Amino acid sequence: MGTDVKNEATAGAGSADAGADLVLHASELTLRFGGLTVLDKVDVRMRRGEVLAVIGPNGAGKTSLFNSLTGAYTPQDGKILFRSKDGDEKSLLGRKPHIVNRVGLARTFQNIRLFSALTALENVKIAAETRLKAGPVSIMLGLPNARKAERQSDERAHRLLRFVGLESKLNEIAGSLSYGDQRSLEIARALATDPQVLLLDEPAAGTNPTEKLELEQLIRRINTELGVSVLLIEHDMRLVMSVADRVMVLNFGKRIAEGSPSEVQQHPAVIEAYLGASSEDAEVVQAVIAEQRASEENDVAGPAAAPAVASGDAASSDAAVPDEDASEEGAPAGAAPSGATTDQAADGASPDEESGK
Ligand SMILES: Nc1ncnc2c1ncn2[C@@H]1O[C@H](COP(=O)(O)OP(=O)(O)OP(=O)(O)O)[C@@H](O)[C@H]1O
Repeated sequence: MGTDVKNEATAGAGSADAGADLVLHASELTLRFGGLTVLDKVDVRMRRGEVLAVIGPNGAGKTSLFNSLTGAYTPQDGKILFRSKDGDEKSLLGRKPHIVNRVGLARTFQNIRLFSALTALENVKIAAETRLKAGPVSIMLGLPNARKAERQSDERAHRLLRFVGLESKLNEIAGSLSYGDQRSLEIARALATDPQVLLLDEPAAGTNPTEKLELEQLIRRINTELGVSVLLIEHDMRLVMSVADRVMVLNFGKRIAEGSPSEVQQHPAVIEAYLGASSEDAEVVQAVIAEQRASEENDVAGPAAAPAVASGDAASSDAAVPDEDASEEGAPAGAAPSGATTDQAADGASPDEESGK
């Protein structure tokens, strides 16, 4: 397919128009490791209040994009602008992760990074305390403002644990929680830093079907009830298609498509990227497309619908959706940081310096 995918890809109704209220605007981000160009002039235009998903085959550059937006990586070229609710604009390029977090971005990681020996409550309180007004001296001396701040962070942590459905487990040791609960805890911890944008890196990885449904609802509630914009990397296409307002697609470090979920999943360049990758992702895309077309045909023609309109493309596949639980995610408890700092807690977790995953 030799089409000009970039023009075609960004022309859809789902692309962020120039007049939109952008909370995050990255332009022409270029990241290289030696001779390898991991991000190639990537633009991200995220509207305030939206759920924007980033999808793409393995190695497409999704996590590198997150790492670049949150300060773990410094791209060689490009701009990253964050606009706060009051219209204040800040450049994030080259800022340290804890500064980016203070500005208003929090993230979770593909490999869960909790303080696994601490309780769920302590994990969230540590992050909430990074937002305290009281300085270290007042805390050490137990001055009234420090006690007030401590009470506030405790209340905030309780509130957030209730919000993510972990109120009955707040005194449990993080490392002993189920995988899904650890993911929820990581989200609560990121939210404790009061972000305007929450970046979730494969939050559904390793979760079971029930946990996936709960996650779907949680992402919606974070977006609608807390008013937090969500940038989501996810391989689970059902989750993406169900929660995302818009989807951008990366392949080999380039943005190849952007639009509403329905625009993107029928985009030739997207189908080609996934099919070309010959990974389990291709099967997921095929299955989702086939399922959607079948349901559209049923809507139009009822149960006795005519044969599929699709010719011999991906839509005709009856490929089963693979079990994503067998992903590359490691054992959750083992991923806990040993020397994690408060700054790392402020980022929402403690990153692996090498991969940021
Ligand atoms: N610190 C690094 N040093 C060298 N190469 C890197 C580094 N981080 C990422 N890369 C390379 O950048 C490319 C994109 O990787 P990245 O992890 O961003 O992809 P991804 O889309 O998140 O993949 P996945 O879906 O498998 O998580 C890969 O070729 C990877 O090996």
